[in-house]
Amino acid sequence: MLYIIGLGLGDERDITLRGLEAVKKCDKVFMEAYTSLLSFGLSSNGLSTLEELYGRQIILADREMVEERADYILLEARESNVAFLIVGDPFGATTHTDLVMRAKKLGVVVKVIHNASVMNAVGVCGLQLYRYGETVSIPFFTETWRPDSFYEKIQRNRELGLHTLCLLDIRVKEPSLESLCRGRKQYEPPRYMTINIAIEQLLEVEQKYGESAYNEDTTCVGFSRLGSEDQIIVSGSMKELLTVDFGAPLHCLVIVGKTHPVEDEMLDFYTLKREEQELREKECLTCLK
Ligand SMILES: C[S@@+](CC[C@H](N)C(=O)[O-])C[C@H]1O[C@@H](n2cnc3c(N)ncnc32)[C@H](O)[C@@H]1O
Repeated sequence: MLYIIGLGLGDERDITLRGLEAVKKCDKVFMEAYTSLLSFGLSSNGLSTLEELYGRQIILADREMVEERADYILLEARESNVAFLIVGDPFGATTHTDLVMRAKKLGVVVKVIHNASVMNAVGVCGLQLYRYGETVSIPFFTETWRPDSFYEKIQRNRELGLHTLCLLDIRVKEPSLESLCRGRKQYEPPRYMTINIAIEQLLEVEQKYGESAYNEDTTCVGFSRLGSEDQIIVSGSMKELLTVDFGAPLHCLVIVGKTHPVEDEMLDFYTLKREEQELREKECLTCLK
């Protein structure tokens, strides 16, 4: 049996009781480590906390393992109980449907245990989940690779008055170009896109197309470490959010569409106030001096 178990967003205690019961009866426990991370799990110590609570050793499954050697996990699951842990909800990322399909084709019984996902946790700011359009992913731009298919999707959402959830790039276990040339894989340190970088890239693409899908005065909401004790949620224009330090990963951003008065009322609790904003701008100017 293959148990696919969502861990939720905060820390190891966010697993559901059903999830924990399943983990405890599994012979092998894998944890997916490339589409998200638990806020506390930045260091390897984070994993030990999981292992302590779950009473099981955890095998980290990176992208290579899940995409290229999934059969190893699936063959184990044909013979015994195997858990595959995913931060958030198993279906909060597009990649895991593939694992389920492959398991079903091999005749492995799959049981999914759901949990909270970033896809629903953003509801905390008051924007109705029913009023969202297509979610977009913002990849890190490089000198030579600046994909911007998200622009058209945001434009479509905004024409319909819908909010857009922007998920921000995570780069873990990326082989460095230099090491690829030398033929011996060495990995770059992990990188997690911040809200500030995402906004800079969004504005660059708007400038390129000039179709006014949004601009620096467009209202957005920035979220960091949603679901953990030190989460930050701030609403303001793109220009204003550029001055906010959202701290450690993970970050995501919502571009606000047309709002209902009830949404405005709730959003107001998270809105940067004018005095706060003036103070931030002054601090920024002092830093520049
Ligand atoms: C593939 S998605 C989400 C996957 C996860 N399975 C889930 O259901 O939440 C990963 C992206 O969601 C956003 N994200 C995930 N967890 C977050 C959190 N706790 N706070 C803010 N953003 C988060 C980040 O932009 C991250 O790059």
